[in-house]
Amino acid sequence: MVLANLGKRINNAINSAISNTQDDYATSVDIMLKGIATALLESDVNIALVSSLRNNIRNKLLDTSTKNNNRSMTNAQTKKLVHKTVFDELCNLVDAKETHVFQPKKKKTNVIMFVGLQGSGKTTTCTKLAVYYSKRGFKVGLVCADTFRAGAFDQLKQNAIKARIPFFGSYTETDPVKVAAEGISKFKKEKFEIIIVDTSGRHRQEEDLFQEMIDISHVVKPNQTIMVLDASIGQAAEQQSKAFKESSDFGAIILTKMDGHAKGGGAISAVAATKTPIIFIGTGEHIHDFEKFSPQSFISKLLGIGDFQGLMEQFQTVSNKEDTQALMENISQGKFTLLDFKKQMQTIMKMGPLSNIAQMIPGMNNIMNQINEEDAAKSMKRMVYILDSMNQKELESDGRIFIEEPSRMVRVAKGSGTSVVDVETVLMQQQMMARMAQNAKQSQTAAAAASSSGAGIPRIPGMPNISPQMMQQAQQKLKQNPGLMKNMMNMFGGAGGVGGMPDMNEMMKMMQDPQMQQMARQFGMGM
Ligand SMILES: Nc1nc2c(ncn2[C@@H]2O[C@H](COP(=O)(O)OP(=O)(O)OP(=O)(O)O)[C@@H](O)[C@H]2O)c(=O)[nH]1
Repeated sequence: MVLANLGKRINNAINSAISNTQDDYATSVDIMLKGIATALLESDVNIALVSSLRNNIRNKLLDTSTKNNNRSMTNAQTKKLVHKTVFDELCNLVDAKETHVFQPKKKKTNVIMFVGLQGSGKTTTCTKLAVYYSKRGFKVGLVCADTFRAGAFDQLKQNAIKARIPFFGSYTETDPVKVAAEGISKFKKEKFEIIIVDTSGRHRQEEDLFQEMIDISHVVKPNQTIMVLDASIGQAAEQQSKAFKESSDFGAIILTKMDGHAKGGGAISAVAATKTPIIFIGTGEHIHDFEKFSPQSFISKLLGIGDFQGLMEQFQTVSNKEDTQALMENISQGKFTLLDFKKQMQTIMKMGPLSNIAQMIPGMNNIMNQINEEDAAKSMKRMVYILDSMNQKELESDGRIFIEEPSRMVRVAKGSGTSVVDVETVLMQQQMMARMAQNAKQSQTAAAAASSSGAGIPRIPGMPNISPQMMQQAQQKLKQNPGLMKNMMNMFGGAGGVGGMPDMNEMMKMMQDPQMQQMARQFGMGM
């Protein structure tokens, strides 16, 4: 992602300063700060911001060290302090500290207007935001007030149809103010709760377009104006944002194209310059490549610490409520069908590239670097092709139907353009999950019989009861043995699998691994 390299360089600077035992503390801090500052400047972060961040970190670290003069800190304490101080200051850099961020209200009309430069990703992002709110139960409509760019309405229409969001626009009306007014009035009458208005992209120099934006704003009276900012525009971001702020006074920013490899520091500086919070980031062209922004999550991912909150948000956005309920229902009965397996695969694939998911899981980023993302994605797609070639009866079965009639495997292999071995592999994986579901049910029944107290993580119907101690032990095991996690990732197509399929040897080894077995037992899923 944008800034991924920055995260690596900051981490290197921190780690080498901590392990440096030759210089005194203040010198080590200065060397580290030089490394961090160079990395930030080379990523286009504004020089004044870098200088203030550098001073803040230095003052905090040296102050604490002076206070602790009598009791010298252990290496572990120093490490923790340096990490925390750098983390907090980086969060401050992307945190506009705006306490009031607009939240749409149910059963009311909430109008959101988008502004931004040409090609920044406004139209795409309007649809992403519409899907985000629609998934959360709002009645959302899209209005295309971009009559400037030929094809803008068609683009919004296509996106909206794909995402099943009602839309409004005109092929004949050339006045965007009129189109915006009509769209708002239509959706208001139909009791839409969120109306998102897309406007045409402009450059700072285009006075007419700026005036048009102000005119639209007077008519639609937005509850929130969002500026869409392309994360890769570099230093120009700051000046552009200031110009927009003067005319449209936007209250929030969405950063797009965070999946690219360009420097993103300019966009971060724009946040500081306009004192406006970033509310979401766009991480790809697909509708679901959209993440809620929080300074802590963003910096956690940047530094490879992981972001479980983001992972759950993402899962909630892409997963289908009914499918999840049906899956839970099946698991509670100790079942896991091929259809459940297919839906799980589809949900994971909708969550975006595996590297995006990996960024949210502590320690996974390093593991992903060792795995070929393309192979893993191909392997997952192949599994879905195999599942797509099964008929409804087969999908709703527990998989034994294929063992009773092996000719079915041949048919599925032909239909999906794969081999019988590939089909067998998918079936074995589903069987493994089905066994876990059965064991989960048994352990749940046993746990319910044994105790009804148990202060643990709240029970999800159908899932085993996991106590905080179990969770801690499992996390400890994963930390002590990162190979376990790598093995799990290899199941999704690491090197050596049959025709790019998951490596069965690897999977069998993993199932025989005593630590893995113990961990699975702790989760009530004995292998
Ligand atoms: N990689 C990537 N591409 C994106 C993202 N958001 C938008 N795009 C792409 O950026 C291009 C421009 O996006 P649009 O939504 O048309 O931009 P716009 O701001 O509406 O453009 P104008 O109407 O000309 O102002 C399209 O090819 C989008 O697919 C993102 O988060 N990541």
